[in-house]
Amino acid sequence: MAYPVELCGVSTRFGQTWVHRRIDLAVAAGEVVALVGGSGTGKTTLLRQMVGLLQPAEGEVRLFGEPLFGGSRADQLARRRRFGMLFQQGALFSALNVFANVAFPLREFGIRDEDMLRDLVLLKLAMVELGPEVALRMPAELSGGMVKRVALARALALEPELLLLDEPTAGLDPDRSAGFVRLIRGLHQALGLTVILVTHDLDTLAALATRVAVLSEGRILAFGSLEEIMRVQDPFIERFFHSERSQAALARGRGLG
Ligand SMILES: Nc1ncnc2c1ncn2[C@@H]1O[C@H](COP(=O)(O)OP(=O)(O)OP(=O)(O)O)[C@@H](O)[C@H]1O
Repeated sequence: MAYPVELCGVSTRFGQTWVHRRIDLAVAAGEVVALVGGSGTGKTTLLRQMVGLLQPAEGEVRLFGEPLFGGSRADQLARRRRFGMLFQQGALFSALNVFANVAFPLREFGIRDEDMLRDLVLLKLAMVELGPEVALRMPAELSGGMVKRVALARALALEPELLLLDEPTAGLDPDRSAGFVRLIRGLHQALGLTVILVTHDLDTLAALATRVAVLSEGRILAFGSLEEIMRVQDPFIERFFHSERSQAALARGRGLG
């Protein structure tokens, strides 16, 4: 079966700086892959490339076995429906209420029937455990946790097979963060999603990730289960996974998992 996401020799350059050097990575269907790495190693950039917001300088991104930019416009549109992305801070349209935010991709893909739109939007909100009373609120009136949930509902609007999450629990307090992790895990299981997430949060990583990819110095330093990654000798891995705080977070995260 084709990989939902495959990076083949992806290199990225901003000006004179190479952020990635010939990265290869294949994510199998149903996995939850956590991308970790020091600040500025290009994790967000890699997610943006996976959804076509940015083109690599070299190499190719393949989604579901096809080049991301390959095929006709209709092929590209069909591919676009198969993934959803949750951006850092949610990136809701601030001038649109919750309903219109979640309805946006549905309208974009041609659903015009208002009754159907209403049913679909309320269903998506229910999937992220938000009631219909939230639908008419503006993004500025929502808590941080609610913004993330609405953004997740919008990312799920087109029933994607692949979900990309950029720092899904950043900025949430521990309770809300644990609740959001449980929600993502439930959706992953119920919908059979493939998930790629960028996170600095070890509780989140330990609770969700089936495999971890470590980015360092422009390359994938290691890709494997958490146990495998933790056996790799490397200064970043040492700091990130083996400090006392990290060990406590990993234990908590496994408890959630
Ligand atoms: N559009 C852009 N133009 C120029 N430089 C960019 C652009 N986007 C990202 N960069 C640079 O590329 C590098 C990687 O950025 P990116 O945001 O992907 O890193 P990250 O690993 O997600 O970082 P963090 O963990 O701090 O969020 C950084 O040095 C950043 O300044």
